[in-house]
Amino acid sequence: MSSVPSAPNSPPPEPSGAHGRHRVEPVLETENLVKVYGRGESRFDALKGITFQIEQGESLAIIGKSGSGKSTLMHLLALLDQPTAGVVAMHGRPVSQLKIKDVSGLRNATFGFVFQQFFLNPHQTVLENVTLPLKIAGVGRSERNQRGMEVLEQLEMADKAKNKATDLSGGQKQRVCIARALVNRPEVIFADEPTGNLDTATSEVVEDILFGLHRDHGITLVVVTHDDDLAAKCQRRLHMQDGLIVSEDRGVLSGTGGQS
Ligand SMILES: Nc1ncnc2c1ncn2[C@@H]1O[C@H](COP(=O)(O)OP(=O)(O)OP(=O)(O)O)[C@@H](O)[C@H]1O
Repeated sequence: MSSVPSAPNSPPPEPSGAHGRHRVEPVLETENLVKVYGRGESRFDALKGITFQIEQGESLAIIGKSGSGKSTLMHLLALLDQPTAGVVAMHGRPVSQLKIKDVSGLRNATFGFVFQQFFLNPHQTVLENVTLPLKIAGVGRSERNQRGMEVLEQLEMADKAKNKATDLSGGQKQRVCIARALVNRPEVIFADEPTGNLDTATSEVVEDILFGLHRDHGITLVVVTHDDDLAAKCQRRLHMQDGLIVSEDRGVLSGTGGQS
């Protein structure tokens, strides 16, 4: 875990943290973001006008009851889906100005994803799963494998590189997902219930890895979670209700993961 590369395109994190004395540049921001699913009688307004910023290098939890719109918001921020109205901007540039091909390239180069359900390909080895983002980016096989092995070593999973991805424990699978999220040296990691399928002890290991990457390498961490303990370790919490951000609070509330 000592040599995880920091994001190549981003400046080092501010020493005072994302909410310290200095104003930190937003990596992502939204303006009046609206998402409507369906139409007519089945119309559902999942996001009703969300305006906020994610600062470079911060750790942010998006919390709220089931159905409040957390995952919808994360999918729009991560450029996995398009809003019905409103703006998502990255480094100040509205994403809607980009071509679809460029959006997927940007997503692959800038973001890493860690999901509760792992989404590992059962027919591929651990190393093949980890290096998929590099394959998508057109990186050649030998560099792919070298970088894949580097991140697996950092996550103490190198000895499992040739295993099928299914032949692992839950915690090991999530470490493979984190390795896959890291292999492109992302600026932002989006984690949707990253510990939802894990027991308490394994959850702590995974949280330590995620917050270590955030703290030591300046990676911006955006976590969607129902887990109050995990949310408390983030520097900022956005509370969602019925498609709106109804409040936010700042400061690490417990644990050793983030910076207060
Ligand atoms: N593809 C879809 N079509 C129709 N409605 C959808 C779709 N995706 C989500 N919704 C609805 O939008 C609302 C917000 O869903 P979302 O998944 O963002 O909530 P959430 O806060 O992440 O919930 P959970 O904590 O249960 O994952 C829910 O009422 C959901 O049923």
